[in-house]
Amino acid sequence: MKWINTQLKDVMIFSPRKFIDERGFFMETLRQNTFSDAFTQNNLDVPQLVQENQSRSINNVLRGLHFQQHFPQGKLIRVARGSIFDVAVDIRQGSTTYGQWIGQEISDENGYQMWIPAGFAHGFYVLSDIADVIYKCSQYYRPDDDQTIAWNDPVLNIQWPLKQHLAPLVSDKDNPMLNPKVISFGLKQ
Ligand SMILES: Cc1cn([C@H]2C[C@H](O)[C@@H](COP(=O)(O)OP(=O)(O)O[C@H]3O[C@@H](C)C(=O)[C@@H](O)[C@H]3O)O2)c(=O)[nH]c1=O
Repeated sequence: MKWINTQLKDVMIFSPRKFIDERGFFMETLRQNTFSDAFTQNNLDVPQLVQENQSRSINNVLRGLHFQQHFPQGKLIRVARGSIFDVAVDIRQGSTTYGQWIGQEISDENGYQMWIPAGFAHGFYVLSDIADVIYKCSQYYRPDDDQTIAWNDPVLNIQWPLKQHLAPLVSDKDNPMLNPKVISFGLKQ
């Protein structure tokens, strides 16, 4: 399992080694020692992962951008089936990369895992017909603390690789036109 830092402070990408043979493939998807090394070498506390989630989405689905305000969750994202454009947005006041975003294609082919640090907003857009996304979190889900920033916020200006002429499929909760609680990042500053 290798890992690299990205241009966004504290966001890392883990890359497991894939062993392919006539049966299929094998890979380790979590090794505590490598995972811990990535954090200690960056002078960060090693997070404890307390919850694992899986979602299945169809093509053109966009989930996000989500964060928990008082109990922020770090998230280790991977894709067991299909392909997504995964986005992390640094919304940590005072961070040197505050207001910046990073997008990374993560798929069952490349096996990448993206570490979304606590304090970031997270979302993804589904590129394949089906995407099974599995992610471990460093805090429990708290529905009362869960918030959404508009996926199409003009200040963030995230370059989602959307299909031409197609609006993405978003939940009513994430839809800025339907849910007045969806936050505008520009106003949040
Ligand atoms: C996230 C979550 C949802 N749920 C429930 C609440 C709701 O009834 C149903 C669907 O929830 P949502 O619509 O919020 O699911 P979803 O839009 O997939 O939410 C997820 O989006 C991605 C981008 C993230 O970063 C995740 O942390 C999470 O916020 O599942 C849980 O029970 N536990 C959880 O941890």
